[in-house]
Amino acid sequence: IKQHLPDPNIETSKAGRTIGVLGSGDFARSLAIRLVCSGFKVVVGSRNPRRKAGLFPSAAEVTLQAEAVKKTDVIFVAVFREHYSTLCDLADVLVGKILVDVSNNTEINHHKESNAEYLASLFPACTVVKGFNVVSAWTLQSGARDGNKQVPICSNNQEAKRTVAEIAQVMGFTPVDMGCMSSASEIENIPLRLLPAWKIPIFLALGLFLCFFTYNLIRQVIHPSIREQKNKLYKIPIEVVNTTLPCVAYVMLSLVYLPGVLAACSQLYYGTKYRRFPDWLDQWLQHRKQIGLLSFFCAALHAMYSFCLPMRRSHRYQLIETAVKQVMWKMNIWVEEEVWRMEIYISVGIIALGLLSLLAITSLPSIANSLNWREFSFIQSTLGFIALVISTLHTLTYGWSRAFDENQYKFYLPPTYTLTLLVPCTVILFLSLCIYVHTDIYYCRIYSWNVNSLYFYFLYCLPCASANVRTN
Ligand SMILES: Cc1cc2nc3c(=O)[nH]c(=O)nc-3n(C[C@H](O)[C@H](O)[C@H](O)COP(=O)(O)OP(=O)(O)OC[C@H]3O[C@@H](n4cnc5c(N)ncnc54)[C@H](O)[C@@H]3O)c2cc1C
Ligand SMILES: NC(=O)C1=CN([C@@H]2O[C@H](COP(=O)(O)OP(=O)(O)OC[C@H]3O[C@@H](n4cnc5c(N)ncnc54)[C@H](OP(=O)(O)O)[C@@H]3O)[C@@H](O)[C@H]2O)C=CC1
Ligand code: HEM
Ligand SMILES: [Cu+2]
Ligand SMILES: [Fe+3]
Repeated sequence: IKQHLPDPNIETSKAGRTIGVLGSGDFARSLAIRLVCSGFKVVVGSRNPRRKAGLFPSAAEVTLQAEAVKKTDVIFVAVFREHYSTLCDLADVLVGKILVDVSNNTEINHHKESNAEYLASLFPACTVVKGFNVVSAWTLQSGARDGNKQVPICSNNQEAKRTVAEIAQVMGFTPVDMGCMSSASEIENIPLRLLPAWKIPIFLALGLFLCFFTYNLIRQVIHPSIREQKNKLYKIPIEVVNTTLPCVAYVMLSLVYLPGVLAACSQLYYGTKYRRFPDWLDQWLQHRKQIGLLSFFCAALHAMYSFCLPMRRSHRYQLIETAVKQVMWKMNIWVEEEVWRMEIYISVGIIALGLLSLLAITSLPSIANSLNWREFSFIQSTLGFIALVISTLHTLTYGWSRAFDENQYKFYLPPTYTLTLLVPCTVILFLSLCIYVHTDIYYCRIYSWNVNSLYFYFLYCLPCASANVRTN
């Protein structure tokens, strides 16, 4: 067990107080361990103290429920909602105490009232505080990590809420005040939501993957089997996937920068920044981080698949085949143009992936927090846009002149990369226009003040306009 050092800003007298825990299950045990490590005295109330005592650290006292409750003012109720009513015998000894409801449900809005409100209705002489349900027994034992340090807390009693918040802080968590008891059901729903911000981006990625996969399957596997009676099924696991993944990565990357363009257009069209964006655009703007990270994930997979292309047995056969051709028919297989094309597009691809890695790294909370506003937006906005441009160069040099080659059209279907270029090129074109018009931010500001016309301001200063959107 990692020794947790209490925050030096908090008086040690708070850390020295006695805390009660009702229940002896997983959560109660982890809670007791963490409280002991944080310098609290702990009394555990169990229906079977003698049998359960061995499971707790020796510093914690394990006794009967009523005995435990008498010794303390703050009691964590680590019991399931279904068993709250069995605690009613303790009502007399619980008068005036703070009860912390840590419970979770199995479904969103399973009961009419939240567990905490139910507990409060059973014990009207107690003050109930909702909290700690978002941390798992495991987190309690192993120490809070960056992402899950926050503990939302709510109660109708300010004093009780402050007491519990202080305990949370000493334990190494960051309490978040969620207001009064009516927020309890919201807090209880938090652990039940699985990756809320990721749902739409993940479906988007899967949808794009499916579309491109089908398209590539038709071009690379079904076409040769129908037209030339050749079995190319072996291409599915690597070649088809490695044509699909980069397309998903590339299109998703452009979808990160497209909503900014649409937002700017909407402001131009309505001639004002004091107008809400439509809901879908708002949602889209808020999901850019997840879309970007998924794009990076696909691009990284694409790079790994690409590194492994020469590793395959099928590739070795092709090498031998061309070698034999070279010997038998004295064919020269060195094509200068092809050589240069590949050297360039791989090099450019690596640079694009490098830039995307930088974006991905800066989206880690600890790194984002160490950057100031300007630095973060330079990396996310400017370098991200450059990554999009370089990815486009990678795709264009990979494609080279093959978009104009008749043999590349299988069943009249153009090569996949030509389709993917559509959205990114539109975004790049528009953003380049913005950058061209907006050469100097200070020039822009002064200019628009002099002209003093909203229309001019929006026409000549898109980035300023969107910067205003950001701050508003
Ligand atoms: C791997 C990866 C990780 C990401 N991580 C995060 C993250 O952690 N957090 C996050 O919020 N987003 C993240 N994103 C998403 C994305 O990088 C940001 O949302 C980014 O700020 C979007 O930039 P933007 O310029 O389109 O939007 P905004 O900065 O909102 O600007 C919108 C509009 O302003 C104008 N504009 C802005 N800057 C310029 C400029 N320099 N020159 C000219 N015009 C400009 C353009 O008209 C643009 O359309 C990530 C993306 C990727 C690929
Ligand atoms: N496990 C986790 O990771 C998390 C749990 N929680 C919440 O913590 C609470 C406890 O969870 P957990 O510790 O996992 O559950 P367990 O089943 O492991 O423990 C429940 C404990 O409740 C006590 N209890 C009191 N009265 C009764 C009764 N009438 N019938 C049965 N048991 C009773 C028992 O202790 P004894 O026999 O000593 O009286 C038992 O050990 C739940 O409300 C849960 O939602 C919240 C967040 C995370
Ligand atoms: C280390 C980095 C990278 C390497 C080594 C690499 C390598 C390759 C290779 C070898 C191909 C050809 C695949 C084939 O023969 O079927 C390719 C195609 C492609 N790459 Fe990359 N790449 C990298 C990064 C990226 C990034 C960051 C993107 C964009 C986000 C990207 C987008 C594409 C696209 C769109 C294609 C065309 C796919 C098609 O239509 O066939 N690549 N890349
Ligand atoms: Cu400007
Ligand atoms: Fe301006």
